[in-house]
Amino acid sequence: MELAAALLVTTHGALAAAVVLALATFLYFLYAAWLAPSATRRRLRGSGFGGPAPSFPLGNLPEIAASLAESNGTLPAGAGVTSDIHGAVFPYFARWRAAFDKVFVYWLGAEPFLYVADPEFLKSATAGAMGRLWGKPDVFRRDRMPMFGRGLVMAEGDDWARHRHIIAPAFSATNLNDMIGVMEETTAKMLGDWSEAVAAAGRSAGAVVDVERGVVRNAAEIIARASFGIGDEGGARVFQKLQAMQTMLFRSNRLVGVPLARLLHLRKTYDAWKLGREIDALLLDIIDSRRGSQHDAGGQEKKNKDLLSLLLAGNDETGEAAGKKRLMTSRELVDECKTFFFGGHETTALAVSWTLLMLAAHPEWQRALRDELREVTDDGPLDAAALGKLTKMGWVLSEVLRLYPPSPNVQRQALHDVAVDGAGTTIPRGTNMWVDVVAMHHDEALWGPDANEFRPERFAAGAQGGCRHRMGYLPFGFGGRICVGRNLTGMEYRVVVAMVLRRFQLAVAPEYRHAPRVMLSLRPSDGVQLLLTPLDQHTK
Ligand code: HEM
Repeated sequence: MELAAALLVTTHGALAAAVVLALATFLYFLYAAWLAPSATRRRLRGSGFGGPAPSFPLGNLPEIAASLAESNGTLPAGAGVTSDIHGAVFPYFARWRAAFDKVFVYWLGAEPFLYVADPEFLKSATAGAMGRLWGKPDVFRRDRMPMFGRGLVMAEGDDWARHRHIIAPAFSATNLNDMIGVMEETTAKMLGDWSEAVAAAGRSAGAVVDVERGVVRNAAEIIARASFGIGDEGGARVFQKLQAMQTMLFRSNRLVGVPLARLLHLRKTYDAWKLGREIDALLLDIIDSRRGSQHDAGGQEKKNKDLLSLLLAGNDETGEAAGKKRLMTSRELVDECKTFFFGGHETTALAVSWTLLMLAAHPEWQRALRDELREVTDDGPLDAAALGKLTKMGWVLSEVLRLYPPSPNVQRQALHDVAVDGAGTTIPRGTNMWVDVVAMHHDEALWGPDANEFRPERFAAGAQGGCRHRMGYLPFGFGGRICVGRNLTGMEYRVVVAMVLRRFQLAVAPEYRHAPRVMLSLRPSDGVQLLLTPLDQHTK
């Protein structure tokens, strides 16, 4: 009897707890998904920002999904390899711009995003000391936690400053020069695979190869070796798991910004978390064993060439900086290794892939780069001095990053209310900003009537390519948070493109479908199929 009564009380207690929990969840959802965003929307409208009407809790996500489904990312039939791509990659922005111009508000779930494609507005809101009023959006920090952890891309405030201070010197020219050998070695492997594919096709006219696949694999290997070394078993396993994580996160289709939407993807969230723990444990092992072996038997610092060793050296408790700044913990170093991998390989691989496509479509530039390469290197080694003299190749890189920016947007979140100079308006604290880099890079008002044409020579006049506003060209972001790895990209790009150009003649294959698409980065939807002809079968 007593047992039954106790059970009844327990059951009632559990039921009451469940009802309270359900009610609390409902109230939270009501607040986060309707009340708070509706109040923010009123404030934004009061500040003069218009935009498409959202319907909470999804905001403008349904319209975005419908617009993408309708356009299917495909450029008009017969357009060939046109670089007039903004309407295809961001069809919803193209539509809203027609109605609301270059600054407006749209909603990802319950998160307000201030769309900006006006460099003057961007300057007024972020330039100089105002940069400190902005951080990285919380909504993406949560969403991308398995990739970047609290590494530099997502760090804030003092933590960010400390990490950047330690990390930036590791990317100095001298350190990067030591990585050329690794780049040559892995790229030679990729070219060997392509040569085999051509030989297997058995045709003197060459063979069709999806170059993007090899270029991405190559870049992943380069960044893994350059970041933490993958010569030993531990490194190779981290590399495999990082690649698995990349695939997993790509496949998941999350309702960004919708409160509690993660509950709909519990399995994926758990799998990513579990894989993340495995990666962290392996990296921690590598870091701990490196910490113990930074010096050789004679007490001299070992000549390790990867970024992790450089960070450990810069972080060395016996170093001169000790005591002046707080050092990086092993946990923080783990996040930085992951950040380099996820932030550094696909972006660079895309720059190379889009370049090979552009060179295939513009044989005159292929010839110009090959001539420059021969003049500068005399078919000799690709050392740092020679790479630095590849001026035209630098223009081509800049033009490709303009037309096909691998990071198609840059984001910020207002940490305080931001009074915008000149615009006479205030951006409320918590508002996210979405800078549409693709739109600015293709804007005729900034670049002239040939904005959508591939004309690398526009960069002959300077690093801004003749853009009419200095904040109109942002392939690596802006302000204090500008990409820390851009010099590494510049070097890797030159090595890989030079080696490809020495080995193959490139032409666009008939099966290539030009359908650039944004999946975090700006990617070709179905690879980059090129016709590769070995150069010894061609007039060099
Ligand atoms: C074509 C190649 C690349 C592109 C287009 C690119 C683009 C970007 C962009 C747009 C940002 C954000 C800047 C901002 O918020 O203003 C960024 C930040 C960053 N990138 Fe890159 N990146 C490239 C290569 C690399 C490489 C090779 C690495 C490292 C190995 C790297 C590491 C980072 C890191 C750590 C940050 C965060 C910097 C900070 O917040 O202080 N990136 N990159």
